[in-house]
Amino acid sequence: MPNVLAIQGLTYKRNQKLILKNIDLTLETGKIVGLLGENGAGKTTLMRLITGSAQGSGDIMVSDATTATARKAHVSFSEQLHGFNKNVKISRVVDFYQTVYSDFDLNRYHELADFLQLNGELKLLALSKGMREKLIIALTLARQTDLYLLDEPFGGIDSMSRKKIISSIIQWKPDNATMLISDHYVTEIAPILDEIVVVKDQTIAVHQKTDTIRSESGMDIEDYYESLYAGGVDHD
Ligand SMILES: Nc1ncnc2c1ncn2[C@@H]1O[C@H](COP(=O)(O)OP(=O)(O)OP(=O)(O)O)[C@@H](O)[C@H]1O
Repeated sequence: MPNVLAIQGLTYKRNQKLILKNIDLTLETGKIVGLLGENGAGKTTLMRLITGSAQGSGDIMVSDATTATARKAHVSFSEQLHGFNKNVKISRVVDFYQTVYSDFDLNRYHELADFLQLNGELKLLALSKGMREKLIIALTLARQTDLYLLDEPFGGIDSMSRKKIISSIIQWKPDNATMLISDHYVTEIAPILDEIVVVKDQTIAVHQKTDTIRSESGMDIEDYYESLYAGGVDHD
């Protein structure tokens, strides 16, 4: 299997504080990969480094693109829409995406929007947290690209919709694309994951196939994940 992502020797500091160190990570094409780690572990930072929104030292290659500018064409990242005026309608945001991203597929967006029950006439300020997250998912997946980065996409979405979305992710992902999803609801997302990557102690502590974890440890993914932290916290 060819690689869609290859990271070598990536280190990132912010205000002299070491956030990530010596990250080596390769992801094959066609996989769904869970990015796990505690609050503040560096998951969002790692995604921002991959897209080129943050600059570290080391090498990052997405498909055959190495520079930050070239990588952007191959990565669809779940942007938080902070740059948009709150008075704009969803339909205007969609127009913007269509203008900026040549790989944005409008039909696909409308299919996703129907599935997620998004009304294009609503203004951003009228969206609940969950509706806003659904919009971000639709915009991110409507691009036809090699690598999708979904950063905690389901946090505010009600559990019924969340289950529906998670089970549909496989059908929305182009066959040759890879999707990296960070999420704290490990049990819910585990059934669709081919692999997990755990960020711990500023680096990648685990990168393993979920089937291998289940067969070798005899644990489900959430128990295995929690076992990585067992004994690491002092309880009074
Ligand atoms: N704007 C910022 N200014 C300074 N430090 C920051 C900023 N954003 C993040 N950090 C620091 O970078 C580190 C990694 O944060 P990051 O947001 O990548 O973690 P995360 O794993 O995505 O966490 P969460 O699960 O809470 O979203 C943390 O130590 C955090 O304090």
